[in-house]
Amino acid sequence: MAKVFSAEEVARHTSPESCWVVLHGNVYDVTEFLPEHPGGSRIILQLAGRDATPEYDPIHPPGTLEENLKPSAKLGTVDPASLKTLQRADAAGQPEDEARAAAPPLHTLLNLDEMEAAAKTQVSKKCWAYYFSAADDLASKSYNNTVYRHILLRPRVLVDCTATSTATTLLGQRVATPLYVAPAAMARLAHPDGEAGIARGVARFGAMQLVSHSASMSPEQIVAGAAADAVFGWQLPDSNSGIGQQMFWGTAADLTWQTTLPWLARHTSLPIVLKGIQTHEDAYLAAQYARKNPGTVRAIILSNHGGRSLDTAPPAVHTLLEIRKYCPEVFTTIEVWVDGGIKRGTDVVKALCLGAKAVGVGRAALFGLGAGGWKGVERTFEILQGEIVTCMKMLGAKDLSELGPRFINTRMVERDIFDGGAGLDTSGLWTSRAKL
Ligand SMILES: Cc1cc2nc3c(=O)[nH]c(=O)nc-3n(C[C@H](O)[C@H](O)[C@H](O)COP(=O)(O)O)c2cc1C
Repeated sequence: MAKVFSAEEVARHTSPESCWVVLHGNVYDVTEFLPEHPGGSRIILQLAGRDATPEYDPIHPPGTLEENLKPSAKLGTVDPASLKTLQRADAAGQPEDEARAAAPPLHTLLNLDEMEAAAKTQVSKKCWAYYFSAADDLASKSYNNTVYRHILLRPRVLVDCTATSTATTLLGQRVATPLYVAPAAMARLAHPDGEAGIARGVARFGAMQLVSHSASMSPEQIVAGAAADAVFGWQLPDSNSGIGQQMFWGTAADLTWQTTLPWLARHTSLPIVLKGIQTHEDAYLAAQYARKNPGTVRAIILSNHGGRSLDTAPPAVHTLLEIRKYCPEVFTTIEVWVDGGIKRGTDVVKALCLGAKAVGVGRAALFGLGAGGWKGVERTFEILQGEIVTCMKMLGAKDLSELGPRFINTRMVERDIFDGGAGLDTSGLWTSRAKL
């Protein structure tokens, strides 16, 4: 039988020499794990001798701790009366959660800015800081959105758009909308519904969901309630490290076109989607790889990861325009998806007009979740999907195949990228063409 510990006993182990924590009623000795914790030992030591479940749970999928500890590190259980004592100390540390305002009814939220504002009133400060933040000065994050304001629409009139369809095919799978959920870590920080709640929220719209390698739920939990025709993508970690290491240490520096893609292609027959392409040169390399190795790389995602990676990296719109100008054959070789800064249906339609096959939302799904759990995600997609259809009808486009550059004026943005001064150095493209 498992040994039962008192609160007093657990609370004595709070040093780097002997560090215990309680998770889901079990007592663990995490002393040996302290130097290995990717977020640093301080985070664990702050929770030493206490019930760490409220801090641990929204971040880690089930089984994470067990994967990192020896079986002998599980010492036993804490007696339930003692557990209460340890938990009370935790609750006192989160005053902002107690002062939470009532959530506004979802139907009163009419756009994604209002959804974001509602989420801010519902989630913890830690969650808000993590979701809202971006790299350095947030320049890319901000430009991701404002760049769409500089693309103007060119509506045509007297076109019968009574029936409008947003259905499309992604990686050979039929989906009802080009909108998809971008992979974003730790959804349970926002709401206990987590990534499974996102799946449930987008189900009515038939949207694809890409799941982060740092998801807070297991794949089994996320797809449990999904319809048979729901489409999911699974993001691979870029190293063999644990979830925390990937989050804190970022992308592995040793990935290459020459080694990583062939390695991946040897290990899966599933379509490979490359996320984080930010120049036409790399889009071209990906397309060329796909042409030489059919059935491997099937799509690229033009993304600066919501401005969270390298600040002042370009928005997807710039890369779309570069591809159109310098290597349009990319669009017919592989699917080009985009994400970043999407707040309006018109943003989605503009990206589609520029050649994107699918358009992803990261924060919007998380903020929907924060504002109202799975129903908040559903409301978010209802708003966006409604705006897409309205925009298409007002442009005079009945389905996605009709969308194209004739519906937009990109001159303002093109001036920023292609004209004057140093301009765009295309020598890289020719170097890369020569290399392949
Ligand atoms: C809180 C948060 C966590 C994210 N985690 C990941 C991740 O684990 N993997 C990844 O490839 N991108 C991640 N992203 C980036 C998204 O996949 C996506 O590129 C970005 O959110 C799109 O911009 P948007 O938030 O303006 O829609 C994350 C974004 C946010 C906001």
